[in-house]
Amino acid sequence: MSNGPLLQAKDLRVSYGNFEVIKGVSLAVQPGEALAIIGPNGAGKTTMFKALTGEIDCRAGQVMFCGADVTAKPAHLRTAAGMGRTFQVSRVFLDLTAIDNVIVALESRDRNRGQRKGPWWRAAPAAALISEADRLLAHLHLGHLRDEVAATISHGDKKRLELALTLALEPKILMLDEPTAGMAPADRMQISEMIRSIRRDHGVSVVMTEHDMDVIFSIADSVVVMNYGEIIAAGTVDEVRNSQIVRDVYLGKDMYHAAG
Ligand SMILES: Nc1ncnc2c1ncn2[C@@H]1O[C@H](COP(=O)(O)OP(=O)(O)OP(=O)(O)O)[C@@H](O)[C@H]1O
Repeated sequence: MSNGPLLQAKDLRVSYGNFEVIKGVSLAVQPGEALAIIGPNGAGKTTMFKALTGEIDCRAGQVMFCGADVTAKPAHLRTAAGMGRTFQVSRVFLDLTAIDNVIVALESRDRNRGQRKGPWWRAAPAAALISEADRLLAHLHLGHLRDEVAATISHGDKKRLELALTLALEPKILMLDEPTAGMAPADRMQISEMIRSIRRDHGVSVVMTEHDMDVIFSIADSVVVMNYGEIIAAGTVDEVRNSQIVRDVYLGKDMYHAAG
């Protein structure tokens, strides 16, 4: 891997039909850095996120990941290259137990690495894989839900389980799309702490979109602020928090005080 940024967007442009939503955005995420993309509703955060992960095509510009040009690569190949992604609405296997969800993700990781041969419907996972899945569940405080079917667990626990599935792939970067969406305040703080500890323990980079300022300011090192498809401010958390333009356009007095 090169010494440059882990993930980089260069002059990215994305349109829905004739409507240009991302208007030449450039950003860079260094190894180990946590970057938050914020902005008012409709600013283009989710679209930018999807362009980075390969879920939508760019009209112009480049996405670089680990020093390679991945602009033309579909999402699953970016995932296999180390881009782990969670969704606003969690995408766990609802019919499977928590432990089986994680085992499926670990098997997928091994298959990506060419370590798992033969059919995917093998009768039983290896004992080592089960232990690894148990460790991951424990790491995310989900051990007590090991044998619960995912459909029956709470929204917050589903989001945590999705995080476990993403971590099972041993990503170099975690792409978190509103990781606390729909969560109660106590759950939000717990997942923020979890993401901080994942960064500490695994040195993984993070890109996140998020509306909750307390969550953003507790996780991110740097922040990019978007408005109408452009970056209107970028800098460290403190720089952005103290920026007048950001306060005027986005944070608003109440949110600013809530976060600060
Ligand atoms: N599939 C689509 N087709 C057409 N226009 C779209 C589509 N998805 C989003 N848009 C428009 O693109 C613009 C940016 O949307 P986007 O969802 O990226 O914003 P956002 O900053 O993530 O907003 P939010 O905070 O509400 O999630 C908005 O004007 C939105 O209406």
